[in-house]
Amino acid sequence: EITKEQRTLMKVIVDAYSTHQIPQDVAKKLLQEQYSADENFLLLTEMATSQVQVLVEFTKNIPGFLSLDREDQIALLKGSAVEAMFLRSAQVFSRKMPSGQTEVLEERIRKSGISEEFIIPMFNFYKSIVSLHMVQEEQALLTTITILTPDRPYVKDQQAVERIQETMLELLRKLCVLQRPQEPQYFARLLGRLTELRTLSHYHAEMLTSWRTNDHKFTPLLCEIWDVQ
Ligand SMILES: CC(C)c1onc(-c2c(Cl)cccc2Cl)c1COc1ccc(-c2ccc3nc(C(=O)O)ccc3c2)cc1
Repeated sequence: EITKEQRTLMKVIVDAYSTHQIPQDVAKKLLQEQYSADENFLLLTEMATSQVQVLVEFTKNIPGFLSLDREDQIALLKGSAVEAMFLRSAQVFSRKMPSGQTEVLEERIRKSGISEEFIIPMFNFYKSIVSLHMVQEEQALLTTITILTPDRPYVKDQQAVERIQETMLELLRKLCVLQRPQEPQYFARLLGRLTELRTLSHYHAEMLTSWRTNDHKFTPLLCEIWDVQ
């Protein structure tokens, strides 16, 4: 059912996904520092900055990505960063970290100046991702499909992006059928999460505005990827 080249493609993507992770010394900071709204915001800013760097490295390993127009590569990264980080941070909640990083991350997100109206959908999303019990191949492919969304703002050659995304969608569809023969709707449920991610991405733009209104500073990398300041 899965062809040889699909198996190779799968291996490249999963290897890149598991190789490019937030460095443990950065992740461990979640456990060490104090708990104030400002401290939490600073830590989350550090996590996000590190995650963006990891995301850029991962994306460069997606077969076909580097052959896209350079400006389109940037447009895809900027357009998908928040969604990819929701998926990545959701894994922390799925993994139930032995060191209690899960509870700590949740606590810091809840107390970092994000208003309740965004916290509710955000943690509903996290719960919905955890309940899927995705395997690493599915997580890696879903992140890849999110990054390769053709209709991001400023993407010029959408066809070129669509072609690569279609390859990844076909591979994920086959994987879901093989992985969960008793759950024919599973592939559709995974894609449904991408729709939820778009909504969260819109909420996120408002989160940024409210943080900035309260004079919160971001790092140069986040300012660049989110077009703030
Ligand atoms: C700039 C900050 C305040 C911000 O703005 N919006 C979000 C934001 C929020 Cl608050 C939610 C979702 C998406 C975004 Cl961008 C954030 C914080 O973003 C995060 C990004 C990644 C992680 C993250 C990812 C992977 C991790 N892996 C481990 C590990 O041990 O493997 C440990 C910690 C991790 C933390 C945490 C927060």
